[in-house]
Amino acid sequence: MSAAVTSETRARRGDTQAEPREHAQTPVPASDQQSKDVAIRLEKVALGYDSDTIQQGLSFAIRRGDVFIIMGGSGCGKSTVMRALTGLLAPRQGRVLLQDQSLWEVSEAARTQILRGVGVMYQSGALWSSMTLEENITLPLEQYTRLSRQQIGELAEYKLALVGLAGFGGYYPGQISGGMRKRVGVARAMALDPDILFFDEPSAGLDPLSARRLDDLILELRDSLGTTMVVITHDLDSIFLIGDDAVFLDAETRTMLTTGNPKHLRDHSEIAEVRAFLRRGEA
Ligand SMILES: Nc1ncnc2c1ncn2[C@@H]1O[C@H](COP(=O)(O)OP(=O)(O)OP(=O)(O)O)[C@@H](O)[C@H]1O
Repeated sequence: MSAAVTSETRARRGDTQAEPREHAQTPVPASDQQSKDVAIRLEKVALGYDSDTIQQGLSFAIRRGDVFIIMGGSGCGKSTVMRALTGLLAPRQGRVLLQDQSLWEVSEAARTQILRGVGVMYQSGALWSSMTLEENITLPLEQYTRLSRQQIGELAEYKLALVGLAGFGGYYPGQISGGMRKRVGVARAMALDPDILFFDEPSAGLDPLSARRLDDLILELRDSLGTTMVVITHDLDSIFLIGDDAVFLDAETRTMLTTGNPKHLRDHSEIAEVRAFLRRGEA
């Protein structure tokens, strides 16, 4: 290979100026911080725990209304990135902008306010087993809004209907299937009408049909509500079905290797690791 610095080599060494991209569509401009099209932007972000740097040189943007996939092999730092984007882990370097506001350069009160616009669905669904499905959804509404009990009840019913579970409000988590529990997790994450929804391995532990239904739900919600969806997943079927855009994180170099539409990366990436990942090992 020639000594010419390609976007890939820049990406490998964490040169964030390069904004490595293999988009099939118009990339989001790196410097346009006011862009109305951008929901989340990372600028030269480094993340770690104690003396360990897990990822560095992360610079990418997530378009408003996209389903954006965070992908890469086990232990590369996907959940760590999600923690930084959801207010749980401050970066060691760089900036995280949510809706043009720098999450980690504002007061805690301002950060809490910004994070009100964010919903998170955790792997397990993280429901309270001793509460009905309706109570699980009304909890954040009671905590964070001044709505009346009746309004809250109606909203909870509406959210359950949105995820295809109208009429199930009185059930307990133990009485429904794993797939349904995940849908309730989505309804709860959406309780406060977030602009951005995060999903940590949404299809983990689900049979293929339930996983497909959850994917369809993610797309339906994106299309009907315009919510920006950020999804961590290993599931290739899901990545190709729902992903508008993606970032590929590498555990070895501890940085992003590329960004772009997953199908486009599968078919056209110049990076062997990315092709191998997206083609189940066939580079
Ligand atoms: N709280 C923590 N303290 C110290 N190290 C941590 C912590 N959480 C994660 N790590 C380490 O950070 C690295 C990245 O972990 P992370 O969970 O972000 O990766 P991941 O890509 O989401 O993994 P997986 O695909 O296996 O879920 C791992 O080496 C992990 O051991």
